Amino acid sequence: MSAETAVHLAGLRRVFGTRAVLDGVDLDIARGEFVALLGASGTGKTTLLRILGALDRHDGGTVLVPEARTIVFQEPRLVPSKRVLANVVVGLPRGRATREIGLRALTEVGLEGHASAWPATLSGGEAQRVALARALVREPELLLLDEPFAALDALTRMRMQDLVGELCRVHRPAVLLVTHDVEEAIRLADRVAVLRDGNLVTDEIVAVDRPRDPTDPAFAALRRRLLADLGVRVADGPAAPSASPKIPTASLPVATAAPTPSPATPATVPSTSGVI
Ligand SMILES: Nc1ncnc2c1ncn2[C@@H]1O[C@H](COP(=O)(O)OP(=O)(O)OP(=O)(O)O)[C@@H](O)[C@H]1O
Repeated sequence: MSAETAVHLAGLRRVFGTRAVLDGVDLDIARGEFVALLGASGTGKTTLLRILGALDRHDGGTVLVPEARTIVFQEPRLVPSKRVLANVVVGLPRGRATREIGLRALTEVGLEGHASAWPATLSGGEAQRVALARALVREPELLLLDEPFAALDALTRMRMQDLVGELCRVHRPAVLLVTHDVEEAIRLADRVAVLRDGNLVTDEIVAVDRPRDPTDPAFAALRRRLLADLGVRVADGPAAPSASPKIPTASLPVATAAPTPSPATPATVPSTSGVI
């Protein structure tokens, strides 16, 4: 593994009962690289992320990850009995230096005025920003993001995406973002991967100029290609920008006991529709 590699997975397997949810996944993430992982519901994205976060074991293969890693989940998971600043620095040594880095992290996420607020008084987006500050204050070499914007309204989600993109450019952790949102993946990631039937069927660099605009033909083409890899056929025509195009989990092939739709008859969505 080179010094530039933050994460190295080779032949990763995770079996639940008789089903190999992850069946030989190979994935390297370089230091400072942002990788988005897409996949239909139940394909094992969270399982992979949990293994990287040492929250789950693996049954085969090699997993090399840095010690310094933090996770942001879909819900903020704040301690209700601790004020915002105490939540950010929870588990760190007490003292003035810790307080200062906590306050700096709150400033970075735009919540400098909320240090002594209680979690219950925060909006969903604010609480998620506290969770982000808590993750970044530890200066992780690997930041694991498990659908961190999924519970937010469309506008807050886009603001959070911009914030995360900005903070990741400053802090330069390696990032694995698990998401159902194809546009979110393209907007943020250096590389996108698609998990299907236990393996990565796509793993490619996002060759779209920043700032990324859904009306850019390269953006639209990649979006269409990723949707096809996810089993969603997009009708011909120009792609329109949208706030929140998401994979319709119910209509996608899922690697479970349920019958898998034939690749010859995937779900079709109009490319002009924002939300798919
Ligand atoms: N501890 C467990 N025991 C048994 N099965 C599990 C366990 N954890 C996950 N699974 C199964 O593994 C499969 C993959 O789950 P996982 O949560 O990783 O999928 P996912 O791609 O993240 O799905 P979603 O997008 O819906 O969150 C699912 O079928 C799930 O039921």
